[in-house]
Amino acid sequence: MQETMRQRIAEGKLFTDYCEGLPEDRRAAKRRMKWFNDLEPEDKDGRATLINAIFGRPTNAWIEPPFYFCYGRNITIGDGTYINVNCSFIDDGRITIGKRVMFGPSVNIATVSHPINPAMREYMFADPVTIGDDCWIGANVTICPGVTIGEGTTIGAGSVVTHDIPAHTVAVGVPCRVLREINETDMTEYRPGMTFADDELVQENKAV
Ligand SMILES: CC(=O)SCCNC(=O)CCNC(=O)[C@H](O)C(C)(C)COP(=O)(O)OP(=O)(O)OC[C@H]1O[C@@H](n2cnc3c(N)ncnc32)[C@H](O)[C@@H]1OP(=O)(O)O
Repeated sequence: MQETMRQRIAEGKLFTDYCEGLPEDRRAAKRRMKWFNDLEPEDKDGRATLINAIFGRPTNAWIEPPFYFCYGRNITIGDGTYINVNCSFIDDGRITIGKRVMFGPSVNIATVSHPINPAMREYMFADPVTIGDDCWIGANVTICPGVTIGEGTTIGAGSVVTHDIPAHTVAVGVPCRVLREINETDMTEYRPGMTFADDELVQENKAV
């Protein structure tokens, strides 16, 4: 075989993951994951150092432990993103997350599939997942391989996202479908009759 396993993963071809340093990479990632998940809540410096080490680049995101991943180095997270507790990112394929994305608790992102054919189940193939800037991913969402979610979109709690979801929409359900586009009322009200403009907290923060 001429290609390396890492090339095959990137090209969406069948792969196995017990060769070419992949097990060693996963073991090192598990070590960083354990350190991160065992950090004392007060240890802000340790948290920042480990987040950069997990993703292999400077990353300005807030991640609540426990947080689970396979490699970490295949995940890119934009500035200001927040990841709530118990999220699990299966990153054999690439996961690209934009800026200011909010994740509710227990979100699963899976980039890996196994063949439906049971005799071939030991093999895997991967498709990247991309989440645009300013998305909100509700609690207990599962995002399947190959999905792109456009910027600004909200995915409702408990959804299973099997297809791409366009930008600036609210999408919900199993399978996840667009419920509606984000509209002018969303820009001015957070619930019927309750506006941002009239809210004391928003006013106070604006004044600062
Ligand atoms: C960092 C953190 O995020 S921590 C907080 C975590 N919080 C969450 O996960 C909450 C996520 N919020 C939701 O899922 C909300 O239901 C939202 C944002 C999708 C609601 O969006 P809205 O556009 O206001 O929808 P609305 O409440 O008007 O409901 C419209 C329809 O969609 C349905 N619906 C709303 N949410 C969902 C959902 N998650 N799954 C399936 N159907 C849903 C409603 O039941 C309703 O259908 P009906 O008219 O037949 O009853």
